[in-house]
Amino acid sequence: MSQSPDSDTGETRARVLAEALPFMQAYENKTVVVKYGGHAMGNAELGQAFARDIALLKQSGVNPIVVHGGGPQIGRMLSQMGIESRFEGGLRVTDEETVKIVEMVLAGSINKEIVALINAEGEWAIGLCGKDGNMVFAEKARKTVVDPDSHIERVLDLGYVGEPVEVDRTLLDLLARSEMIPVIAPVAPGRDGATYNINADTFAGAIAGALEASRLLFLTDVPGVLDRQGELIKELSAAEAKNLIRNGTISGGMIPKVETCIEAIERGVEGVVILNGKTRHSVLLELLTEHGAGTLIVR
Ligand SMILES: Nc1ncnc2c1ncn2[C@@H]1O[C@H](COP(=O)(O)OP(=O)(O)O)[C@@H](O)[C@H]1O
Ligand SMILES: CC(=O)N[C@@H](CCC(=O)OP(=O)(O)O)C(=O)O
Repeated sequence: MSQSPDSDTGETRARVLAEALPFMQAYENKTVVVKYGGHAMGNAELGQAFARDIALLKQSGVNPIVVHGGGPQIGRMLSQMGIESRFEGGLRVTDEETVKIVEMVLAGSINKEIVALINAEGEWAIGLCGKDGNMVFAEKARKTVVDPDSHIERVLDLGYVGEPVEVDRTLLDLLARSEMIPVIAPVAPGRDGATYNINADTFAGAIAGALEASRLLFLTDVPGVLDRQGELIKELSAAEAKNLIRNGTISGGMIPKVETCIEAIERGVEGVVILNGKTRHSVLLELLTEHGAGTLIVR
């Protein structure tokens, strides 16, 4: 006798839950930092699926922290204002006028959109940036790049691009105890009184390191780190990754992502993964199933 669609759905759900349960128990009370990249923010349905994953993690006893980007959205706003975007080593060259727009787009509109999506799933999200509760202080970034052809190293002046140098976890610990889900925009003050634009990957790494997170997930718009043939690299060591940056296989926005992964591994974060945020429920699939997705960065 054939099963009704309802009982089939019921059985499938039960099987999925049974498979997920041991993983959920393993992550109970653990901190998982999810970096939600601007390129992973697709349509409304994908945004809702992402928010549902975060809400489900919280309901399962995990402590999820969202750090978001918004590079493409900043680019669109700048271009509407007639300002051209320029990147060096994957980082936006940021003058005084640009940093104001970056703060407006990240800590203003994108941050509140994500908060609203998570709240719509019945949770209590709270939108923050590095300025709130003196959470993060930054210093002007001192970056160098090596030209892949000439191998000559050059120092970059990126303006108001910052690197997190102090992270105070007081506010985040308080929020974890109060059942709130922090959603954090990568903007932070300097002790010099300036506001700094921080690459969201770098920012997420600093938060994960300070909180001694169990997992750090990067949601982007590609399946993970790809080799020269465009094939997914499932596992990448720090040494291999550095080599791929040096020979130009890893470029643009993937550079700060991979550099952050290497630092996070070195600081003791256990599982650091780059995966496709455009796959629905990628966060749950990564955390709660046997078959992880994307590129796992290892020592
Ligand atoms: N080796 C590589 N593998 C995968 N993506 C790469 C690689 N090198 C460069 N990229 C680029 O990095 C992009 C992801 O970084 P980024 O644009 O900053 O995304 P996000 O907004 O998610 O942080 C990819 O869309 C791709 O164009
Ligand atoms: C210094 C720097 O480059 N800051 C980034 C901050 C946003 C970001 O990192 O967004 P994604 O994660 O979507 O790339 C920028 O201005 O685009």
